[in-house]
Formats: sequence, structure tokens, C-alpha cells
Amino acid sequence: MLSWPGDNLVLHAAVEQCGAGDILVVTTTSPSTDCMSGELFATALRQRGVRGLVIDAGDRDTRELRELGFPAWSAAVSAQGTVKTTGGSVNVPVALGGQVVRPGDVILADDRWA
Ligand SMILES: O=C([O-])CC(=O)C(=O)O
Ligand SMILES: [Mg+2]
Repeated sequence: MLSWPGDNLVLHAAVEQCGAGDILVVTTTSPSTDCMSGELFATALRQRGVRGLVIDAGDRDTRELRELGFPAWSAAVSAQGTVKTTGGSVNVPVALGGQVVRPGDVILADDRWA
């Protein structure tokens, strides 16, 4: 999904679109480390059977995520929250880390930064 920086309104819509086995990939229209997601979103995603979250912005509640056992990769850990004002796009190709990720792509991720 693609979001306005510092705004996680569309993340709510994206969660509703997710299903079992999915990995949710979150990007913003310009660089931002503001926190888009945390324990609450992770809990909602996990309940839908989502396998992980990749977010090219901030994430938080890292201890709770670890306790939940929910895998999340983010560009930053930040306490700076977001507003819920501007829509975005769900189920569209996005670019992050020099890669284009399309809906339905297979994602392989680990914790080795490799
Ligand atoms: O509520 C938010 O915007 C992000 C967060 O901390 C959570 O999902 O727990
Ligand atoms: Mg939280």
C-alpha cells in the first residue's frame, strides 16, 4: 500500500484487504520515519492470518511485537505518531529499497539484513 507520509489512514483499509498468508508492504509517497504501525496493527494483522509487515517508515511497540511473535521490518523505530487524514492506495505496485513490489509477489525476509 502507498500512503501519505505521516498519515496512516489508508493502513486501516489495507488491513481489511489482507488475508491469511499475506505480507503487508507499506510505503509512503515521500521519505518518512513517522510511526505508521505498532502493536495494535500487528494484532489486527495477526488475527487475519497475515505473516508479516514490511514498512518503509516507522514502527513502534517493538517489545510487544516480539512478545506477539509478529515479524515486522521497518525503516525506523519511532514514537512520532501519525494523523489519519489523507487516503492512499491499496493493492498497487510500490517501490522500496530499490525494488518494485507488486501485489501477489513472494517476499522472502529474514533478520540478517542480507
Ligand atoms: O496506533 C498507531 O497508530 C500505531 C501503533 O502504535 C499501534 O498500532 O499500536
Ligand atoms: Mg501502539
